[in-house]
Amino acid sequence: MTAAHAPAAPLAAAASGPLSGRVRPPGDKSVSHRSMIFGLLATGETKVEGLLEGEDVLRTAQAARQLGAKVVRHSPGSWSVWGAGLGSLLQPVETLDFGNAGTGSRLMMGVVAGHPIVARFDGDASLRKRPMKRILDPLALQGAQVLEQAEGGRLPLVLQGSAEPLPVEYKTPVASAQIKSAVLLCGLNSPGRTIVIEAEASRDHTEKMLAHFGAEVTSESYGPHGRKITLEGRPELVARPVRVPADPSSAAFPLVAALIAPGSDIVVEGVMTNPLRSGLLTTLQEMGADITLDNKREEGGEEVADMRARFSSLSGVDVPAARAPSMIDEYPILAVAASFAKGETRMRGLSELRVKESDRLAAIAAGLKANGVDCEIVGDDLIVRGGGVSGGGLVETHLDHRIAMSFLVMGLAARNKVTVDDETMIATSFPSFRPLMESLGARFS
Ligand SMILES: O=C(O)C1=C[C@@H](OP(=O)(O)O)[C@@H](O)[C@H](O)C1
Ligand SMILES: C=C(OP(=O)(O)O)C(=O)O
Repeated sequence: MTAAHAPAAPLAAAASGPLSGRVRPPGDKSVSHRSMIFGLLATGETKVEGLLEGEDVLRTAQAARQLGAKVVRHSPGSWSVWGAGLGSLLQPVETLDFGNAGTGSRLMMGVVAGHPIVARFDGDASLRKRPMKRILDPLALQGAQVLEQAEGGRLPLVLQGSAEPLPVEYKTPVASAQIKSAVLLCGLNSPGRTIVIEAEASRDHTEKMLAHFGAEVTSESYGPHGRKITLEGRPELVARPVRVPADPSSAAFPLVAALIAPGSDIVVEGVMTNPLRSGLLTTLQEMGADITLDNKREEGGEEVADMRARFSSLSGVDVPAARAPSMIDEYPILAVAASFAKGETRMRGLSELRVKESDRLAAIAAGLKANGVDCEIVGDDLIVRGGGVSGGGLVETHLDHRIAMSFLVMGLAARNKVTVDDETMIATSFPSFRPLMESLGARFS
């Protein structure tokens, strides 16, 4: 069995007046997971600074240990991984339990699939509902075998990897960095060349880290919005230092809070501005958000900037489906911003939201309605008719951190307080959410 969840802890947010101050959100979750995984696959000591110490990443660190790495925490955010080395992973004795983490579990399936070992994967009630077939299908083409699985290709499952994964050319059926990364990570131990084609470009942290650790990898455009990634197998992966930039998906919460709480003026420091993660920023600016970027610089191979956000009069916009991959985790908080905007916001092409930690499309709509916001799901689109939020509602979070944080932000500017039924799972991605928001003046109870 997987670890039991902490008992649910409801939390409410009330209108708090202007927010002010400077904050730095924790390290990026995608980069943090990958730092542990590449540390495991490289030889030597990978030093990581600014690691997100969220539960999801801690699960990946634990799985890396189970597969043969030595993983040590020196001080907050400062970690070292001594890798087992590509091709030399250990057979794990216990189940690899990924808790709530889609990224950790799916990327590690790719790693296991490229090694002659058998591993059992499991997770919490949310992760057990999420589709794994999208990962297992390409891994089977590469030579892995699923020995056991729950109905519909779900966790818990047992995966047997291959000593010599086959080189494949794989076109991902949906824009997903997790599918792309699993195929590439398995392909690392293939004697040939692995090619992944995506019709819509998804976040490129795996490609960047492959190159950083010494693999030969190229990425070229494919069609109007896509990429073709080519990886030469069996590289010498050598440990490299990783500096994790601040997570734009976490920065989204204080930024939107400042936009909707009258009189606010805040700075969020060191936020990664990778264009494949910046769809929310583009959309908010189209809505009239007063967000400016200062002190642009490079950190850990990524562009970062300090973002200043001030209370703004927002207007509804039409968000094209092609933008979804670059803001996929930000729709819950965008829906909150849209609730305070004048007019209608239509967010198109959100089918992938149905398979996240919860069915986010349904969870967002239910939370908005519970707080007096007029909204509608039409096909895969979400339409929000803004103009202010009465609040007063209780939001069901379904073990979904982004739903919990988004609706707590809503409460900071609603006419009545907004309560979420559970805040414990916020620790999966943003353990310091509450003190960070309180340092800006947010009121929770
Ligand atoms: O690769 C990653 O680090 C992630 C990819 C995205 O998932 P999909 O690949 O399912 O779109 C995103 O939702 C998740 O939070 C992190
Ligand atoms: C979808 C998310 O994460 P994961 O897929 O890693 O569970 C998220 O953090 O919003």
